[in-house]
Amino acid sequence: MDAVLGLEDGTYVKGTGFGAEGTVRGELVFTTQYTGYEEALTDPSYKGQILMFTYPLIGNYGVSGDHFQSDGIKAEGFVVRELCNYPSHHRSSRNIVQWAEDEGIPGISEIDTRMLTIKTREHGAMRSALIVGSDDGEEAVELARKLPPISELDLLSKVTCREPYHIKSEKSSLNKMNAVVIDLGLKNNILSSLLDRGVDITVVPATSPASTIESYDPDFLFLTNGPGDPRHASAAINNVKEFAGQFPIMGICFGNQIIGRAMGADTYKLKFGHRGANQPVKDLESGNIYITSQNHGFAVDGDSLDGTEIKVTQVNANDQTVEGISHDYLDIFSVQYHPEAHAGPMDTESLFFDKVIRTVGGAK
Ligand SMILES: NC(=O)CC[C@H](N)C(=O)O
Repeated sequence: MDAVLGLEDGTYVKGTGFGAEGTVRGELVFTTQYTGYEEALTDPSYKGQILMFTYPLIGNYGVSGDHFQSDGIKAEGFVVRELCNYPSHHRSSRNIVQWAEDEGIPGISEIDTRMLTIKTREHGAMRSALIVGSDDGEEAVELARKLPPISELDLLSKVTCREPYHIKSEKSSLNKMNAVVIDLGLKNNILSSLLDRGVDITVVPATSPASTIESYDPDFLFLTNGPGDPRHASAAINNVKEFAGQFPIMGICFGNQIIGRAMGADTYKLKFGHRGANQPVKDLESGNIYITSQNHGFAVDGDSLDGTEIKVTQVNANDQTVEGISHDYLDIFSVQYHPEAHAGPMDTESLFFDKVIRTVGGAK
């Protein structure tokens, strides 16, 4: 099948289409992870983005569904150098092409992902359009240029839950806790990491007012990952302001950015972001470096923290951007990377989630 990917700078690349026929648009971003395509494609943080894998062969272990981070593919479309049509894994039930077809998601393969990645690094992440079923490059470029920048899109309403729901932990715990998790497009593994530690969870929609959260009488509040610009998450930002000092508040990725903004910091857009499974993070207190899984295009502005009551706890060892913050005296802390991993190294899973449990246990 014909397919073409067009970028806002006028570049277009023709390739082989797969998955659904049709047109999708989004910010073209690249991830360097070489496994974890199931987890990445189902991560709701990729809503509004077309995901390109730099690793040249994708799909070699098939699709099992065991590690989905939501109910299906959330990236608008995806871009790979080479697809594996004959996967080999005992848990695989279909190949990645069937998966894209089943979910109605367009993809393009047999294109020069290395060139596109270099372009993205030089220019910054660009708006793009992927057309499967046509090779009209000029049209793809035109469509890419008409797409508003990701910062202007309301993506949250597309990924958050509609109604609150409860999940009881099956783990017995001496110190039973219950959390309200604000669903900004949550990855399932954030829930599993809390459930595994005996936390009962109430998940609430992104726009929930403070009164809803209060009605569940939580021991702590947790803010998840999510798509787009954190400036759009005004209800969540207000909730952090409202409950700061009342009970502990923690967050991951989008949650980190929201906590930062609620505490008076600024956030800004990175040139092309951090997406991959081997991003080095330095803990400023211990000096330790952790290898982390990441997927973000925005960050907390470290220079905007003067005069606030939060400090930087961790930085990215590649570019020194903020990877973790904590409040000077309240039980509020968060990280920009993904300790719940999936996919990715497990270095920080216990460090982060055990700290959450210790902190809440101490605060109770
Ligand atoms: N994974 C996330 O939570 C991403 C947060 C935000 N949308 C960003 O791109 O920075």
